[in-house]
Parts: sequence; C-alpha cells; structure tokens
Amino acid sequence: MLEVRDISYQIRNRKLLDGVTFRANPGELLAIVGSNGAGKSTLLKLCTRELKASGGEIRLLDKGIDTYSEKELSVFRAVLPQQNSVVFPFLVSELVLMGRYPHSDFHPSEHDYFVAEMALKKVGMWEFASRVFTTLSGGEQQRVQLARVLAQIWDVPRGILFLDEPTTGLDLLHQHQMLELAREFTQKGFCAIVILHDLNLAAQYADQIVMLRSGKVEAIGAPQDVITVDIIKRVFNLNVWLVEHPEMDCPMVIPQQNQFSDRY
Ligand SMILES: Nc1ncnc2c1ncn2[C@@H]1O[C@H](COP(=O)(O)OP(=O)(O)OP(=O)(O)O)[C@@H](O)[C@H]1O
Repeated sequence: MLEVRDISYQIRNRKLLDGVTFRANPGELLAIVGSNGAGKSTLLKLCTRELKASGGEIRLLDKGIDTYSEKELSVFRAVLPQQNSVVFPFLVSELVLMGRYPHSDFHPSEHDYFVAEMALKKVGMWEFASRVFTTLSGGEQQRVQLARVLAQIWDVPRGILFLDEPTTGLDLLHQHQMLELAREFTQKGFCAIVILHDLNLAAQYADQIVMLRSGKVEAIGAPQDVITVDIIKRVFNLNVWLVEHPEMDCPMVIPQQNQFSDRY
C-alpha cells in the first residue's frame, strides 16, 4: 500500500535521510520513532509529497507517488500535520466539512454533512460543532483536526492516514483514543503511518515500527524486535528496563534512574 524504496533526502550538503526502505500494508499501523532530529517528519513529508526525495522511490497503492494528481491523492490519503495552521475563525463544523472538499468539489452534499457529523462524534467533539475552532484548547483542536482527516477518507475502501505526532497535547485518555481510532480504521483495510515519541504507545498500537537514527533506519519490525534495551541505548543513549505489558504481548519501557547527572 505504501512502499518506500531506498529513499534519500539532501539539503545543501547535508543528507537528512539516507537509504530508507520499508513497506506498510493494508490493515497495518506503522509507527515511525527515533530521537529528535532523526528525520521522522522529513520522511513523512516525502511520503505525503510535501517534499520531493533526492533519490529512491515512493509508491502508493502500487503506483509511483508522482503519477497522482493532487486531487487523486486527496481522495484516499489524509494527513494530520504536526503544526496547526488554522488562523481564520472557522466553526468546528466548517473545518471538518473541509475534509470532504476533495469528494464534493466545494459543494458538500447531505452525505458530506453526515460524514462530518459522524467524524466529529467519533472523536467526541460533536457538542463543539458550533464553536469557533481557534477558541478551543490545544487538545480539543487536535481532536477536531483528527475528525477532519477521518472525514476526508471516511468511506473510501483503502485509505492511507499519515499522522505526525498526533498525541501531542492530548491527555492520557485521548492519546489512547487517538491511536484506537487509527487502529479501528486499519482494521477496515486502511494503512496508518504514525510518528510517535512515546515508545510505549508505539509498542502497544503498532504492527510495525521503523526506528530512525541520524536519517537511517536503525531497526524495523514488530515491536518486540525493535523495542529492545540495546536498540534504545544506541538510538536514544538511554538505559532502560523492559517489562512485559500485563495484558498485551508487547514490551513496556521504563528508563533507569541516575543516568543523567554527568550529562548536563
Ligand atoms: N529545511 C531544512 N533545512 C536544514 N535542515 C533541516 C531542514 N528541515 C529539517 N532539517 C534538519 O533535518 C533533521 C531532521 O529533521 P526532522 O524534522 O525530520 O526530524 P524529526 O525526527 O522529525 O525531529 P523531532 O523529533 O525533533 O520532531 C533535523 O536535524 C533538522 O534540523
């Protein structure tokens, strides 16, 4: 569904990404993790065509990403960016309806209004529908933005969801709800590519994890294969304990104490 083949990206003389290769299949949630500056957002921007790779190839639904028109792409792939760029006083309902524009050519049908309502209800924000978006709290805005991207690909058969640090600003409940929702969509055949900083969330929700370090893939695979003491030490320079999740078949990360005193 998403295939990234030997991708590199260079700015001036600096390689921000080098030889990155992975594949995400329908029904999978793939988490991209790694230290600050490792290249996660750059990689996501290449996959969403916000940036153009210096080398390699990216394929979506078995076609090169460059072969799609912007409109074709927007019908089946939706992007939740890291930064919230809304400055105009749109109502929450208007903003979510914008997610339907690729389907409605700016003239929303009854079905588009229905989908926007369903999406807002899905993220628990329906009662905020007539509020001005910019007056919402950071976490509330993030949930409305999720409703917008879900509305965009709500009823396509094979959608691709790109989420850049979607849990930022969300409380514990809503962090898990956000990822539960992403997983719900993967269960109906979507593919979700999610940048996460929290390794425990990645371990709990991802089918595959791509761990980046200095622009290269340090490890890729199932959470048990990527979330290891050695790999975390190499990537984050952090000593951790790993414990088994009490209910799920995945590791949980606990940083060891007293390892920072000589660093600062
Ligand atoms: N336009 C640019 N010009 C120069 N350097 C850039 C540019 N964009 C990104 N970089 C650098 O590329 C590296 C990767 O950036 P990127 O935002 O992809 O990292 P990230 O893994 O998403 O980081 P974080 O976890 O902090 O969000 C960083 O060192 C960043 O400073």
